[in-house]
Amino acid sequence: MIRAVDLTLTISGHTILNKVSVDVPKNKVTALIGPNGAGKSTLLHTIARLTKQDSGQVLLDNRSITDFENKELARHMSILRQDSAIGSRLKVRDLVSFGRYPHNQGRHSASDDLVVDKVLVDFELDALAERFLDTLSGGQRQRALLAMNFAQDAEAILLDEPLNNLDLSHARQLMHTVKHYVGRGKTFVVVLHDLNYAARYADHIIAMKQGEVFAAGDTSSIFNEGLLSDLYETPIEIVKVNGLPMALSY
Ligand SMILES: Nc1ncnc2c1ncn2[C@@H]1O[C@H](COP(=O)(O)OP(=O)(O)OP(=O)(O)O)[C@@H](O)[C@H]1O
Repeated sequence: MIRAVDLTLTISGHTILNKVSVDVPKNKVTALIGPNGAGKSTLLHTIARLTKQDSGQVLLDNRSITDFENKELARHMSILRQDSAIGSRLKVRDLVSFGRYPHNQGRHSASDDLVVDKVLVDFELDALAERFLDTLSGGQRQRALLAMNFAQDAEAILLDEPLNNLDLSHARQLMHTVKHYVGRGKTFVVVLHDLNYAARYADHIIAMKQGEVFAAGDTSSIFNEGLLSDLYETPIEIVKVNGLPMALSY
């Protein structure tokens, strides 16, 4: 569904992305993994057209993303950034309603309300809908940002470290929600630092290191002790628990 071809980006003489070519399969969860500074966020931003590459291109359903008009692209692709700045004197429902903007250009209808109400329930925010964002905990605010993103109802949803600030229960719930939306036809690219969430929920993994694709493939092919130890330059042991690989590092 998403194809990046030979993306290269250099900033102040440093190569941030070096001929990165990746395929994101439709209707699957792709995890983007790799050490700090590997280029994961930059790749996600480039795919979403928030950062412009020096060379190479990004195709969405075989069409260059440069050919999409802004609102059209927002209906096809949404992104949760790590650095989302949000106005604190905004209520949760208002923030989530902003997600509908590409569909309604600010003219909110009853069908938008239905989407917003559903997403508020999905993210356990219904009881907090009238609360101002600056009264929320970090995890509640993260869930509000996720809810806005899901309310956008794009086909491809890019999430940069969505588990930030979420407790174990909400992290698990988010990944279940992601799987539920895959069942409704969505495609996800999710930056994950916790390899065990990738093992459990990703169908496909792209591993990045030093601005390059280190490895990419089915989750089972990437869950290899040698490969992951080399990727993170630290010993990683893989054990099977209930048939699923778990990565241990200590
Ligand atoms: N605007 C910028 N100017 C200079 N360097 C940048 C800029 N943006 C990113 N970089 C550098 O590019 C590299 C990749 O950054 P990026 O945020 O994409 O990595 P990441 O894999 O998402 O890391 P993390 O896991 O720490 O979030 C880093 O070395 C970073 O310092």
